[in-house]
Amino acid sequence: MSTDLPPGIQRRRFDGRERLATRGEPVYGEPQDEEGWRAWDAGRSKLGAMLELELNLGFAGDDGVLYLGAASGTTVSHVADFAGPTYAVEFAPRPTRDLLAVADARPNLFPLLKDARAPETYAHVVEAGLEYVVQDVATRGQATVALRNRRFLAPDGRLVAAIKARSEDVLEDPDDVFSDVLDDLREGYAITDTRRLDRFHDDHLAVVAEPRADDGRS
Ligand SMILES: C[S@@+](CC[C@H](N)C(=O)[O-])C[C@H]1O[C@@H](n2cnc3c(N)ncnc32)[C@H](O)[C@@H]1O
Repeated sequence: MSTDLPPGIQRRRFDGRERLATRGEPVYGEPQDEEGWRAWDAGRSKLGAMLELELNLGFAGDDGVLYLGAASGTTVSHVADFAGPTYAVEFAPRPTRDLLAVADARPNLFPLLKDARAPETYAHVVEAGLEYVVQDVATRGQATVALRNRRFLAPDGRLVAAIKARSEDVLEDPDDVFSDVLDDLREGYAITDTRRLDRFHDDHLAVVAEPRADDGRS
């Protein structure tokens, strides 16, 4: 098993089993060890699944992150445990209420009740030049969301997206959906890695990409 995990993420033993963990206040009933590390459930987190599958995401430990589709904070709470300033965008009011409670214990986590398709509505709050945009929005037009939020990335920043096939088209073959989404993403990104997440999340594709240096920002 590789131990090549980013700073702030470790493999720890919980109930006799090695699991990914970050250090922080528990959020969703996950077990915590005596040193304050809490298990990160890859079955409930696409980013957790990417780390379990050993994708090289390159987190440095103090990165600025824009997280799109934060829901009630399951995954973004782990991100805020190991990253620097973490902006969490979610457009549904109910999960955002839970997200606010998650942010109470994390001074570097900034919840934003906003629509990720309209980045101009939060551009005055979110700093530019971030190291990461992490995206997990279950909505049609996932490539468009990623392209519109590219403006927040540093030139050497990265997009880490979990693409859900069924959010684009419930009937189409997921491989065809992914191929179309990747084609759209190439308008503004160079794709550096992809991986199916089916072991943990059916019909999801992980995409790692870098913003292209052209002037195609929207
Ligand atoms: C699969 S859930 C996210 C789960 C979360 N990333 C986690 O792992 O803890 C997808 C979320 O995206 C949100 N969402 C969908 N479209 C959105 C949009 N246009 N702007 C902001 N949030 C959106 C949904 O409300 C939902 O909470």
